[in-house]
Amino acid sequence: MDDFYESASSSDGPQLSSIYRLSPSFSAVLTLLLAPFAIAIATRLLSGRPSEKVSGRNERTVFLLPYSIPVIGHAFSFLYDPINLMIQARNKTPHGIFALYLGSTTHNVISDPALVTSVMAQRESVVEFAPIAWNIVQKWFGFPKSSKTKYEACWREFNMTFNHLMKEPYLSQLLKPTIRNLEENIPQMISFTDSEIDQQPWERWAKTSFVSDSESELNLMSLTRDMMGHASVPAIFGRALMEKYPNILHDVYDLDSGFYFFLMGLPAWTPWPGVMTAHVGRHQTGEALGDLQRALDALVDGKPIDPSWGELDDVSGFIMERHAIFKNNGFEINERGDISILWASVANANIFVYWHLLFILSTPGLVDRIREEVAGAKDEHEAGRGAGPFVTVTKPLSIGSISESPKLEISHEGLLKKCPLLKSTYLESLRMTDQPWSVRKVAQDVVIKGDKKDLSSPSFLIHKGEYITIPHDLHMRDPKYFKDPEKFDPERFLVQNGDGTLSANAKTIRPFGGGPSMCQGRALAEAECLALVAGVLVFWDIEPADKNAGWVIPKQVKTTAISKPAHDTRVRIKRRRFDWGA
Ligand code: HEM
Repeated sequence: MDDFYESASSSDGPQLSSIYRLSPSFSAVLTLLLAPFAIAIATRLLSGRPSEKVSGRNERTVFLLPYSIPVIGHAFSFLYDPINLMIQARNKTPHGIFALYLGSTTHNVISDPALVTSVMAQRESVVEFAPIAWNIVQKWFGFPKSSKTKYEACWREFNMTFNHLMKEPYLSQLLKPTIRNLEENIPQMISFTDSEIDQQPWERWAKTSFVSDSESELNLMSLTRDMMGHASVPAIFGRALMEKYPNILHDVYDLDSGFYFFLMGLPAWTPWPGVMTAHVGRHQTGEALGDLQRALDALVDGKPIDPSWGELDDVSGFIMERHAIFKNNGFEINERGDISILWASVANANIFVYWHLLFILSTPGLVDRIREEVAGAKDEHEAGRGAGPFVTVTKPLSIGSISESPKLEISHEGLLKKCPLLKSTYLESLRMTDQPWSVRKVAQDVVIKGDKKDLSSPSFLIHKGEYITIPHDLHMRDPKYFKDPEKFDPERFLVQNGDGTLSANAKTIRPFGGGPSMCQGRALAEAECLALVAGVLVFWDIEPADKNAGWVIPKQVKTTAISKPAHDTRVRIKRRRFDWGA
């Protein structure tokens, strides 16, 4: 007789028993597979922290966005796409402040302008910037770690030298040669030749091709980036530096591209694209500037100088003052950190002029409106009161059929003070392309105050040991403050004054950061960028090379401040026809 149980076990026995035998390991595997999900779910449920009133006080705690991976927190999502993560977090709280947990450190991210103002007003002893700055600068520019004490001892003196960039009469001493270089170079921007030997250095980098004796085709970003550098670097460091080291601008661009590699401490031999190039760029820039420092040592000691340096009498007071601090305080040549100054003077302004021009060129009718504005008042009575023109082109001297280039004159004061539309497009281009971040370490518990005029705007308590991160672009692209933030609106920053006149007002944007670390070159940057953009627009006609495609605005690639375009813009450039028919 068949035993029901027996027969069942004998026929199905082998499979069932093997499953039974496997089951402990099977359940272990299952546990191993499910555990990460269980941990992730539990972490997600437990990690988030709402913003709550601190008991017995008026302030609130900061909302912490929940995360799924213990210890690591938001680090992966942050590295992958920081802006997307921050936009999501910002949209989950009404206050414009939230916290992210990035590999064991809490970063309080702020986009609300009133809270940002409150952070920027804190003392260095409460929210520290200097240790972070040293850490970044040391890794990035490769200063010897042992130089820290010397830099700390001279920190104040170095900061004082920034007066040359910000205050009169020093600022004009730097601006004068910069504008003069632009006045010289803009009329000679295009040489209308295919022969590389006869082309200007900026044309060669811009891959210029000859179209006719009045038209060339080339890459706009490469062109304008180098044009700016050829105006500002000789004005700051003297002409001889770029004559002796003609590739120095591109060495700095390579160094700039390696920012994240240097922060991660990747050595030159790392098998990753761009790492070696960045190291070579940094090395060559350092060699060139070291050479300049040695020449300046000889100059001030009255010793013979390599004749290829010339007289060195056009090196700016800014660089001479920094040189004196280096020399008098025993900084070795490899410790003298003017690589940071050279980088700061070209990295952002040079790319920015490309974006500014591109936005103007691609907005129908705007080039004409700007040309009209910089031409100033037409009637003599108004002109007598200093109402322009702010950019003039005058007839060249000609002998027979040979003539000089037309003469260009630029009044940067006029562009700054009397051209609100140009200035508004400048601010709007900064808003659209600038992505600077300010980071502070909280040294003592601190209260960050909301908008004093808005009683519903709360204040927040931030704890010692945490970080405050201010990605200024989060605010500059926030639809709550800027309607259609992805759209270039030339008039966004125009305001009407009481007397009916227009002016441009930066409102709540902070394209140059804020507080003690704020860009010290902002006044210089504004004047030189407006001068280049206005000068080029008045002197040249620029069209997209591919007329069918029209103007294409490239995607932005994040850098330390002004983003880079994902690709260059090919354009056709012609000299404009002026009244005398040239
Ligand atoms: C459009 C052009 C420029 C932009 C958008 C820009 C932006 C910035 C930003 C965002 C910072 C850091 C601010 C922070 O950490 O809060 C900075 C620092 C700095 N910038 Fe600029 N910058 C520009 C042009 C220039 C120029 C032409 C110079 C001239 C030398 C310059 C000199 C400096 C210096 C010296 C610092 C360091 C300040 C310090 O650490 O004390 N910048 N810039």
